[in-house]
Amino acid sequence: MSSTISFAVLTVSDRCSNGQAVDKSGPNLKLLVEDGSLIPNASVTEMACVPDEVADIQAKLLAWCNQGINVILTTGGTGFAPRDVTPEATRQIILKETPAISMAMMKYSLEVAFPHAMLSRSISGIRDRTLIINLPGSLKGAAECLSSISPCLTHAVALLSDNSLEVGATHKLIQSSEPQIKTVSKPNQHSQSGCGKHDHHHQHHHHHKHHRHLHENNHLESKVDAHKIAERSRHSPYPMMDVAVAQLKVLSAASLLGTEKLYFREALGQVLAQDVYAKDPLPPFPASIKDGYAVIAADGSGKRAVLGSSAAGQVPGGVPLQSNQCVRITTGAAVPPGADSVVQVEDTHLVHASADNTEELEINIMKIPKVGEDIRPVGSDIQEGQLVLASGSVLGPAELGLLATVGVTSVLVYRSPKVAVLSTGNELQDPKEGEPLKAGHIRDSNKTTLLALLQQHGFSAVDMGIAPDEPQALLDALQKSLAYADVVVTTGGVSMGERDLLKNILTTDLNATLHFGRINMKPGKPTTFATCDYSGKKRLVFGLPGNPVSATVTSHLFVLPALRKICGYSNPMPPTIKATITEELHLDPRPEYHRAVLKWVPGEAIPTVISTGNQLSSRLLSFLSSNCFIILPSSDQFCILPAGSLVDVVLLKML
Ligand SMILES: Nc1nc2c(c(=O)[nH]1)N[C@H]1C(S)=C(S)[C@@H](COP(=O)(O)OP(=O)(O)OC[C@H]3O[C@@H](n4cnc5c(N)ncnc54)[C@H](O)[C@@H]3O)O[C@H]1N2
Ligand code: MOO
Ligand SMILES: [Mg+2]
Repeated sequence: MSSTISFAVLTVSDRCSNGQAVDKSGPNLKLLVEDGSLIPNASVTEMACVPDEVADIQAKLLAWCNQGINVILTTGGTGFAPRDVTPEATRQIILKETPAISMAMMKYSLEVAFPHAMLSRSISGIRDRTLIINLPGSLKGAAECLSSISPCLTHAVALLSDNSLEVGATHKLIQSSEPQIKTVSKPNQHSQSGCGKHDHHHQHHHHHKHHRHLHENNHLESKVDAHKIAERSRHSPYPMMDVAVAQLKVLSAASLLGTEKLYFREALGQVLAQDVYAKDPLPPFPASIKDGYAVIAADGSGKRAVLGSSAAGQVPGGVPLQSNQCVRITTGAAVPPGADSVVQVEDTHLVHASADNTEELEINIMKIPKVGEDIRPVGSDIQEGQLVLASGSVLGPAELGLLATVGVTSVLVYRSPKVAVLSTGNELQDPKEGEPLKAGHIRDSNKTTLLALLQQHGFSAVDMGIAPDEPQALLDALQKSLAYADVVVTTGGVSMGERDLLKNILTTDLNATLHFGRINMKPGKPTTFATCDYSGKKRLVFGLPGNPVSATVTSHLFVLPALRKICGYSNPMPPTIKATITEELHLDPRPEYHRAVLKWVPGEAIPTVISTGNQLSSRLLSFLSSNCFIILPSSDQFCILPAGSLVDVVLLKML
């Protein structure tokens, strides 16, 4: 167990190898392997990226086997696309198959990524003393598959190496260890936070219990009887809640899910869970701000002998500059020893050049140089040891650039929630090109809108399909969603109809706590929010109204803020500003979130907002080109708000 296990990571991808795409999975696997919590004492000694060509793949595999690498991980090329040939290439290299390793990965994948996981053709096997394992191409899939089989790897390598001492020790280890499913996390993270991709870990930590529980749950029979129509209540039992109160309830239920370590390029939009300090100063050497000449200021203006040059990327050395000498210098290059000022080339004349014009021999400085002019001293941008990013910072493009600057490529961030989106309704059919509508049906648009909205705001969500308005089927679909996701978003079935079953199923069958079931807003009145415990894990459920506009508006106002809060955003609400309306607007008894276009007319002090027209909750067209909601106050008398009135506006894109 003391010797290091050597890994090689082979990314198989046409696009990554020809530069059209950046390889994310390979670097993430390296991070995972070397993180130490999955596989102790492991290091990735070889990494490569090849196109989806059998010969290229095999050349690498063979070279690494001959080199005596313990474990080769491939990522990519395992699917159904015509160019996917990684398993075929691998099959000819391995001498023994290791089907149980492949099966363990598949078993896990089928649970968490059904039905897509059925399209994986990964294999694994042994050549000489090397274990070769095909992993999927996606960062997440590859990381999860590796995590799922990691508990056997140390022992497997010990057996392959025929090291009897280590075999004994690692055998004990394999017996006592639980599978850890995660993407990337810190070795001691579980004790701090409970989870970090680690609800997976959690899931498997209570492996047997979890499966028994799931099994029981799968046979959970709905107690909701949808046939007793006459028993339905004729008034909603749910108190009408103000939007602000409902938002507070959602935010207070949305709590952090722990942390995970990510490759920095994968962390856009995530919130840092650590402070980041600069290990070295920037610039690390006195650097020129201009293209010109490094001089001694005390020499004043006048002629200088040009000694040579200092270009970016070079380290100037040698004898310090003497009086009346100068060195040609480029922007960003190190100022040579002895020089204390830079004169830009525009402030100089050429006096002598070499006969072939390849060297400047003497120049005339036309402007009196000042000490320190056009020089960035060491550490003037960033000092050594300076805190560059504090825990809680949202990682945007500049933050990622700063991480690159200070050489921190693996960052601890708050874990993003897993989200499931489920449409409900007997009338819904999936949109398919050329497929006509069945009688009484409409196409499901909500799922597409919501998945896109979540994606646009940096959250990945899975499509859980369409559940019919039947108690058992709806319960089954909810359970499947709850088994996977931290946050479940459903649309439809939350109002007063005889087939609006969601609230009842949540409370009766799933023992959920309903925090609200009605909000004083238009659209979105029947919006429902519940929390429940599912297999020991806290789940958030948003039951959004079925009307497409209502579902989208309430996603902006409740779902996205909750997801941001879970991710560690200190300010998860969308920004609100003031604007004036250009035309009169009718007021509703409910406060209205009116879709509009915000424009800043040049010369105007504040922006104007223009309604997108007919605001019916079914009319998704009212969202087209909108970038904000006007918050219209409620009015019992159906008043009119005159043109030019000042209104509050919710911006739909985080600024
Ligand atoms: N008696 C009452 N009826 C209704 C009330 C009320 O207070 N009392 N509230 C109305 C309001 S407000 C809304 S909003 C809707 C909400 O309805 P549900 O959440 O129960 O949703 P459904 O009844 O399932 O569907 C409503 C509407 O939306 C269409 N829909 C549903 N899902 C989708 C989808 N995925 N893609 C596209 N369109 C979808 C569905 O066909 C209906 O037309 O209730 C009012 N009724
Ligand atoms: O509240 Mo509903 O969302 O008006 O249509
Ligand atoms: Mg309904």
